[in-house]
Amino acid sequence: MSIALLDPNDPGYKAAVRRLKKSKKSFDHAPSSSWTPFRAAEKLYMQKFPPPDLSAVLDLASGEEDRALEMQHSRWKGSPTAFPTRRLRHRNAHVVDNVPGLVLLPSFVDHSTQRDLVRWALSEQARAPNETNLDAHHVLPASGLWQTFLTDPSSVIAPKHPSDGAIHEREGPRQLVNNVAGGLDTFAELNAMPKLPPAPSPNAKAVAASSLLPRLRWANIGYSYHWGSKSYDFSKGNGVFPERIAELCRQAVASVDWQEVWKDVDLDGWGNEGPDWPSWATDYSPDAGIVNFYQLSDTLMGHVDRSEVSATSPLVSISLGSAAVFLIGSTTRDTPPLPILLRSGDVLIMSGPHCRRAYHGVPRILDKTIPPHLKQSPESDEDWAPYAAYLETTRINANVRQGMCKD
Ligand SMILES: O=C(O)CCC(=O)C(=O)O
Ligand SMILES: [Fe+2]
Repeated sequence: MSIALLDPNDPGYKAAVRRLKKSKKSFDHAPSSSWTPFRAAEKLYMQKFPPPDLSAVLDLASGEEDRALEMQHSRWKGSPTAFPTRRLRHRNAHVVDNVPGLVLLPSFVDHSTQRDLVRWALSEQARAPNETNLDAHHVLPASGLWQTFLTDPSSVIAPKHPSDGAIHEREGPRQLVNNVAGGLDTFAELNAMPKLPPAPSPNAKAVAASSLLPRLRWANIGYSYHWGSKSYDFSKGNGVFPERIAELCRQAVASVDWQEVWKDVDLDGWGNEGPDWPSWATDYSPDAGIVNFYQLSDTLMGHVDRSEVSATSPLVSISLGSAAVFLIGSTTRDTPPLPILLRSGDVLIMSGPHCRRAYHGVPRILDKTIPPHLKQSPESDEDWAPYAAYLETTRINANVRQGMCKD
């Protein structure tokens, strides 16, 4: 979006309003009474024009002196005081009393680690043996799509043949929320569910690596997640969970004073043995996750992540590249969600029985929010240019969970 389209006094903005009014399409911006509060918030932040007002969006970075340069490069800003947060005593960690178990660690990942993680996500995770969304319809090269793109962006990637001899799932829309939540009591049932590979599309075409790259949406890490049944396929083993990301997530969890997070919170749902947070600092052990890749027009609709057997242990979410508006509500869509601006390097932890079962989603990726340390500059490594170009239109999110029980 150009600067003009963010400034109501700019002639470009006024011209866009006139075009909108003249347009034959019926634009209905009035909220529908059938929308849940969660849906209404999604619609608000998805709206391209007029651009949404982000003053109600929590943006902790906009209150931090050492992120001033980053903020100068960001076209979008929220407010550091959009809604009340409580800062923990010992570090730059913030909790929100309305969503117990949610912890924000702004700029937890330093600049050079952010660059390393971007390289790691593209070169090492979005490729075999990890599954990606593209594997359903295309035969990805063994060296991975990113490496192929770097070597020759016009290199042709073949479609998968629908009659490849394998038995597939029926084609059809995917549902975001499964009927059977993960847990010790449902483990056997979920394990027994057939987990067929998705059906290759008969319309998939041979396509250049450069055209396929923007269609990369996710890569699975650790335990294999079966999207069709919304459950883990434990029969495939736990893959090799990347130690480097596991270590970063362990550090994030261990850095939080959980006593301070939970001291005044009275919640049911911890399980028979009561709250397990006193041991997270030492025994949190991630083994499953998804690396999400979002282009500017992509969204992730409101959902609950409830496939993991452990319903309370921390989910660690690391944001890289373009910023996003993240919404988090409660265990129903009827609670108006809180909007949070997540920038590159921010870590968000969802933990405990309430927050781990709270609806959340990403209605908006924000353009022109790449911080200077991720841009190509005379100081950056000479091979950084393709990463910098990719990030201009992309947000990467590593969403790391403990899929199995600790025992
Ligand atoms: O991209 C994000 O911040 C959230 C991703 C998410 O909720 C998920 O992968 O389940
Ligand atoms: Fe999620």
